[in-house]
Amino acid sequence: MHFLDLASADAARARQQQLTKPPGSLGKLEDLAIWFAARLGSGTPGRLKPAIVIFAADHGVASEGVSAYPAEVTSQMVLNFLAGGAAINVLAREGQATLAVVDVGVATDYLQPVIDPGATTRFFRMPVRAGTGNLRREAAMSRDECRKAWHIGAAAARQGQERGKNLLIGGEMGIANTTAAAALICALTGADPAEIVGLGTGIDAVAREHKVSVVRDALARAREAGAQNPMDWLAEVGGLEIAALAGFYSEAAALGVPVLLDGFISTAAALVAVRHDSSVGDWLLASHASQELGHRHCLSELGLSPLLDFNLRLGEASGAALVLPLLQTALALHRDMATFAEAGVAGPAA
Ligand SMILES: Cc1cc2ncn([C@H]3O[C@H](COP(=O)(O)O)[C@@H](O)[C@H]3O)c2cc1C
Ligand SMILES: O=C(O)c1cccnc1
Repeated sequence: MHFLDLASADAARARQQQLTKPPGSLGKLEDLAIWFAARLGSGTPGRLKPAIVIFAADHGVASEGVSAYPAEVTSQMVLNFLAGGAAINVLAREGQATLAVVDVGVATDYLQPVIDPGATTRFFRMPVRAGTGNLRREAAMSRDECRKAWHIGAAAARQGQERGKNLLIGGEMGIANTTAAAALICALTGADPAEIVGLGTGIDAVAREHKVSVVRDALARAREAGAQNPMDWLAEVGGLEIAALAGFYSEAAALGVPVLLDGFISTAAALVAVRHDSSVGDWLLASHASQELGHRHCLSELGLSPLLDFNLRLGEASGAALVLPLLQTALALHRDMATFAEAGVAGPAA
């Protein structure tokens, strides 16, 4: 486990007091500079080098009619990521982040060649199984499959660090994964499904009632099956991409690399990682508050406050990528502004 560098945080806090502005006038931008100083081990951190890794997998529970879209959209969107046409491709480019996609369990065949020679998105195909089981009726996956997915995520975090990345962003693609994420949040926080289950890709109120009962049934079944600790719940009602994300976040924290969270599903995965090992929480930054009903509850259970509230409800790491320019700006202000002494500007009146 990695400790925060509190001396660097103190140096950054002191520098903020010296920059040519009333102390505190840059608000959360100041807090961000200090947050990164403690985690990047420098009083004046350089530019962030972000890597985005999207984990993709299918969900057996899609057969319950819990999503507004058919399960084939998972593999179709993977092809879209590789062709460069998804929201995250545009946002990653704007945020100057690298993008990789890892198939940890996509169930339907890819109907086109999967590698576009001109594409900048890297693709890793390592399915643990062809989608999860229907978590309403059976364990989503075995403990062994869950561990495999977790380790794939952990390996991705290690690769990010080896490539010199100093901010890791996990994204996901998996039709019906808001159902699994909601079930996990309920299991780990004791919240009622009616307060957590949301509209996902845009189901109507009737379908949402059904989704709530699917989650209730899943929780009762898993409890009956003996689920107790976070790993049990992850295998029983989670997803392969959610397990990979939880492993990705855990390993990032173990390596001392900060993590920027995305939306509802990624935050549910972070909750699993933190309940598994509470030290992971120190490395997490929340990008935004999703429109998905239970997201704020999950963030508050993690003690995190979101930077933006833009009514996003997409996933794919889109909300995280969106705040990258803001984070780079916070660090640039911290590095490049003149101090009172340098600029010959008088400090506050005594
Ligand atoms: C075209 C399309 C692109 C997406 N990109 C992310 N998601 C998001 O929606 C899915 C979760 O919502 P639900 O639980 O309602 O299925 C996930 O794949 C998530 O990443 C998408 C969904 C669609 C349809
Ligand atoms: O907040 C998210 O990540 C989200 C919400 C709805 C659907 N897909 C993702």
